[in-house]
Amino acid sequence: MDITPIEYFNELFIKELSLTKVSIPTACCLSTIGTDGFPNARFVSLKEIVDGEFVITGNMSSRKGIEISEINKVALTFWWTETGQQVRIQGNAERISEELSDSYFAARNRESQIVSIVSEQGKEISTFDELNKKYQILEKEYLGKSLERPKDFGGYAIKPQRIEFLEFKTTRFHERKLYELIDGKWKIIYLQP
Ligand SMILES: Cc1cc2nc3c(=O)[nH]c(=O)nc-3n(C[C@H](O)[C@H](O)[C@H](O)COP(=O)(O)O)c2cc1C
Repeated sequence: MDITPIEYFNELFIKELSLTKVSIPTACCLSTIGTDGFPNARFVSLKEIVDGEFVITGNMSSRKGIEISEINKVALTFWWTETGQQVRIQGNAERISEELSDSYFAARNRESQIVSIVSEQGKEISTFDELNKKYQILEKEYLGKSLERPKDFGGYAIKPQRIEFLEFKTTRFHERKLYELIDGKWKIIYLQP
């Protein structure tokens, strides 16, 4: 039986993770369609793949959240240096459940939890010190107590529609395999470099 692109992704990702020394090997570029029509891209961290969907988490009220609530077509792009693979995913993003958001928040370290609470991601501040003070106050107030997930913290599950793998070759004869979901089945075609 043919391997699915999700299985292929997992195979390559596991290999990359076993070889790489980069500090955040789960980093990938999330592109959204801006409300002004400009594409908008930023790095996020891939949390896991659940039932063939790519899960990312973060603040849902910042720019990416606003953009996805308007148009939920997104792209995720990876570059893995050790295996020499570029992976491009296009798909539709849907909010994950409140329960799942709770568990991803609970899995964050305490410092990251506090930052998620005190920071209104993307809003203007006059000095960074202002935020540090808010952090310290909350840290003291909640010493020894568990922290509740702020309502803005959540995640998206990205259901892939197309996944392209490019195996980088120094000769520039890159090998490109494009999988596309058509009528519920993955079709594969090969592309010139
Ligand atoms: C390596 C790396 C990983 C990141 N991971 C995340 C993440 O998992 N979730 C997130 O919301 N932001 C993450 N960020 C911050 C985002 O790039 C971005 O600044 C933030 O999400 C605000 O984007 P927005 O204003 O478009 O919503 C990460 C940044 C870097 C450099």
